[in-house]
Amino acid sequence: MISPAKPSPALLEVENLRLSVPTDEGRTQILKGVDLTLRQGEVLGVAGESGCGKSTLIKTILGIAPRKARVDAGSVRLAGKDLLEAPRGSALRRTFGFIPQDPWLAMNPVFRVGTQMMEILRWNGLPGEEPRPIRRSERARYREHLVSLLRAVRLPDPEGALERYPHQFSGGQRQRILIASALASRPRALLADEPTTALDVTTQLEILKLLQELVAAHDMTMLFVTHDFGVISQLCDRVAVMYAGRVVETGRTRQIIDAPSDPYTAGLIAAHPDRGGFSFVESGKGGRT
Ligand SMILES: Nc1ncnc2c1ncn2[C@@H]1O[C@H](COP(=O)(O)OP(=O)(O)OP(=O)(O)O)[C@@H](O)[C@H]1O
Repeated sequence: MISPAKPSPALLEVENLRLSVPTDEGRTQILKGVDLTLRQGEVLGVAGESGCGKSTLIKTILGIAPRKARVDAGSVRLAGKDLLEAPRGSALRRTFGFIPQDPWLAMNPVFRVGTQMMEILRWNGLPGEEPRPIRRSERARYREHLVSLLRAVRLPDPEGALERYPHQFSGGQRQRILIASALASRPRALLADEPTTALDVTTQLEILKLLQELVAAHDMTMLFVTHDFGVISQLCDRVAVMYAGRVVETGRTRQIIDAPSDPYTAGLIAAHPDRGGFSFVESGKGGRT
């Protein structure tokens, strides 16, 4: 483990990212010069209220921004390589696993879970392997891998789960399946877009605990979008606070919560019901700034 005194290398660097979409009146700026660094092995929280551009930022990194969106300036680099120019499906894009916000919307209701997860492997490959069509003779090996993933996220009866349809699972179980899917090709980093927001409070805590365990077990790099400082305090080494299309403040989670320098950040923290009682992640990785 790299010591907090020595910053780990940057994996993802977003610099002065500006993005706009066409409207009846001209163009609306959604991202207005975002600067952000995700370091190897850290969990970076991206916090901000609804509409500040968090999802748009994640979609731009993943290469799935709305079709009419235009990057007007800035860069997104992955280990020094230009990510904005990388084609969909390229090795550079496959660096990331994505955990979406809504486990009800993110799965196709007409296909079995196993079929959907197999499709992810077809496009992204088994860990350490290039993606390619899956031959009949190889299906057992792929299936074994999927079962091990579902076991890792503690889904009951993982073999049987592959044969079932999404509606046969609860919201929390679906989110476990989506987390397993995001990990399927062992990506270098995870991008999570409010993965607990659509769940009830008890299930939110279970999923958060699972993510904490996965992060600790695999020394995972993750960018975690949320508006909830309680979640950030439990999961994230550092936090970047977004407001109206910009990052207004970045720092170690504890530092930011104890002494925010931006009035908007202070307001967000003060509005949280746990203010004064946050429980912090003590991974020793924070502060790699
Ligand atoms: N395709 C689009 N066309 C026009 N406006 C858009 C489009 N996509 C997003 N926006 C606007 O851009 C702003 C940022 O949206 P975005 O979804 O990134 O916010 P967010 O911070 O993720 O919000 P939430 O937490 O509610 O998901 C919002 O005002 C939204 O209405």
